Amino acid sequence: MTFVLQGSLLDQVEDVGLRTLDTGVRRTPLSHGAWIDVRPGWLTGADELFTRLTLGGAAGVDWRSERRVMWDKEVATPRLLRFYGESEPWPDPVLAQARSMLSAHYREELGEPFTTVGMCLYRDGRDSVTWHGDREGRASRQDTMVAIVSIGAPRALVLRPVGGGAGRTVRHVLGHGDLLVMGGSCQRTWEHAVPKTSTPVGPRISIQFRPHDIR
Ligand SMILES: O=C(O)CCC(=O)C(=O)O
Ligand SMILES: [Fe+2]
Repeated sequence: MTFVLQGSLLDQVEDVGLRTLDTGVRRTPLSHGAWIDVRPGWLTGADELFTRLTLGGAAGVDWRSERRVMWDKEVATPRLLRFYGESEPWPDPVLAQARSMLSAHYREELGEPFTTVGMCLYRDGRDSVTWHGDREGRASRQDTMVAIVSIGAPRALVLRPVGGGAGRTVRHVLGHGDLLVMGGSCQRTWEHAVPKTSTPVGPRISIQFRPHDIR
């Protein structure tokens, strides 16, 4: 699979790396003890990382299509996925650096390290994920954190309180190495989604870090 990415001029001269988390992180409290932190442009060289993760073959990621049953028919989930556990080799060294920096930054508040990395590839505006909370494992009953780094084409990540709540939807357009962390009760009391868009958009990769037994 090969994707051509329209990179920004600025990013073309940047190496893949991470900026500090000591500055630039802005927290927005939601309701019910949920919050989000946003750190724009945390990852540098986002276009280069995007290319590495979509190269295919041994150097890239073996992206997988999942299927689910919808209205009695089995259909492909509209995005490609790859989840890496704690003991598997990860496809790029910057991912382990990101995990370490996030674990250090949130150590006191989270009380445990981030351990896994999950990735989703949205090939174009038709790919999406519907409203959900990451509630598998302990996340159904405990506060936790899910940290998302977004690369490739900017896409909106939207959040709303469980059960809707007109006028309370929070929308963040993420792209180019932006970091968004969902914390507190966010996975239980709020839902999030990446809606489809009819605007022509290029591919996007979402990289999610989670603690052990959270998914
Ligand atoms: O695309 C994103 O950034 C969100 C993905 C997501 O919510 C999930 O895979 O659980
Ligand atoms: Fe999610």
